[in-house]
Amino acid sequence: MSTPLKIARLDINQADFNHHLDGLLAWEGVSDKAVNERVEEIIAAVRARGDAAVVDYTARFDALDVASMADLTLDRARLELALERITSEQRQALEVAAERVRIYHEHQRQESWRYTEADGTVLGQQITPLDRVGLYVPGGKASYPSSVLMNAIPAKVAGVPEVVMVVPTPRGEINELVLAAACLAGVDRVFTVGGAQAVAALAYGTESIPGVDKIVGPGNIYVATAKRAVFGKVGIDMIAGPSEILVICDGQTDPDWIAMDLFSQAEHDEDAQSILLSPDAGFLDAVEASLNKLLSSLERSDMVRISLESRGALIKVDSLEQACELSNRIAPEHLELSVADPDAMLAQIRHAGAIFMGRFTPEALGDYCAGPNHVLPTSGTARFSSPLGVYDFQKRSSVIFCSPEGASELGKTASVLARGESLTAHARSAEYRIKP
Ligand SMILES: NC(=O)c1ccc[n+]([C@@H]2O[C@H](COP(=O)([O-])OP(=O)(O)OC[C@H]3O[C@@H](n4cnc5c(N)ncnc54)[C@H](O)[C@@H]3O)[C@@H](O)[C@H]2O)c1
Ligand SMILES: N[C@H](CO)Cc1c[nH]c[nH+]1
Ligand SMILES: [Zn+2]
Repeated sequence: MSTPLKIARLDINQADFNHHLDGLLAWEGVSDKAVNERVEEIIAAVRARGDAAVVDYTARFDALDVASMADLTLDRARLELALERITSEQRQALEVAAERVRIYHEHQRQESWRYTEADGTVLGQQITPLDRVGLYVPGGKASYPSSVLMNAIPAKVAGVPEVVMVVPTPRGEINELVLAAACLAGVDRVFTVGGAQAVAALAYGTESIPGVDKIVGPGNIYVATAKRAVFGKVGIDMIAGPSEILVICDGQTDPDWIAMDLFSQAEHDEDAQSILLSPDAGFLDAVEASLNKLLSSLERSDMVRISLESRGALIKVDSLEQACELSNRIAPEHLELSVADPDAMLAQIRHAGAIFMGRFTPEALGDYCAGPNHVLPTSGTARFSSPLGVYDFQKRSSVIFCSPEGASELGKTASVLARGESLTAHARSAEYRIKP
């Protein structure tokens, strides 16, 4: 019998509830002086020495000694080989997931538009894809093929002509599933390099690694710090925090199901956050019993325990309405509405990365194959940001075409406003087009 799990049991009416909640929500983020300095040094070296620096750092940090970047480059033929090497069951699952993700994201594609005014002036917006995107895929245990699909497919749906991927392969250990996912997602080239040196290479380009316009994908503190440092030179998606799940349950779902849903995010990270809200105290007891019953059956039970004991909580609320209010305050990455009528609750939810509706929609299905993206805003940022999507790989340009009549009329307005700003050239440029 293992030690009982010490997960926080809270009641929204207890005097020190807010204090406890703040403790659960606090996450330090990624910032460390020593790491910043090292990352700056790595970026400078890659800018100065290109491929040679990347090769050197790969030998040092990934224990992979090679003669040149050519040995760290995989072309489409190698990705196709990976697809042949995985089992047919894995291939089929990846294909199903990729297709569903593609179909969902096709709904997000923005189209150019324009309208014509009575005098013939045309106004519009032109949508164009980014030219080249770089996808960072972490090495080691957090090297998720599903994340390759979630990052690369929206870029391809947006029409990005070239998607390159970097993934470290410590000691030369290649994850065939990751390469197979890259193949299906349409990744054009893979470089088996990682860390700050890979981010720097993508941002500034080297002899072998092409500079990109945007870098997406998660990674450790070196990767996150490097992404922050190169932002501005290139775009980045976000600096993702640890995974989070918040479940609102009316007390009528099988407690084992809810326990496993909470575990499912806790098993990502020691800092992951798993919270259950219910108006039914007896149900919270039952879920706590399920957590204790099922914990030892998990491969990563030690990590799950740390995560649940530091950032997990079972919270008694007075009503489902109050649960929605509290959830909005937390703005979770993933929100499960495990209730009889989730549609009736949906309008009350204002802040959440993804909303999983009803008892039969566990968050795990969204992680892999439901279709929506699993790259979601964390740490309360769902208050102002959205899931990764096709729109992250498209740009908008305004289009303005003035007819002679339109220019004449607009010129009068612009002239007045420009003179009010003491910008004479602006005013005269507009006035030249005014019909005498
Ligand atoms: N939020 C998400 O959705 C999500 C998903 C997957 C992974 N992750 C995160 O990705 C991370 C994966 O981390 P990882 O380390 O396994 O892989 P990683 O690819 O992020 O980092 C490996 C690289 O780190 C660099 N590095 C390691 N030690 C270094 C040192 N001392 N100095 C300079 N560089 C060094 C090396 O270049 C190495 O190639 C985890 O933190 C995980 O939480 C997040
Ligand atoms: N839940 C993670 C994002 O928060 C994504 C993931 C990948 N594999 C399994 N889950
Ligand atoms: Zn997950």
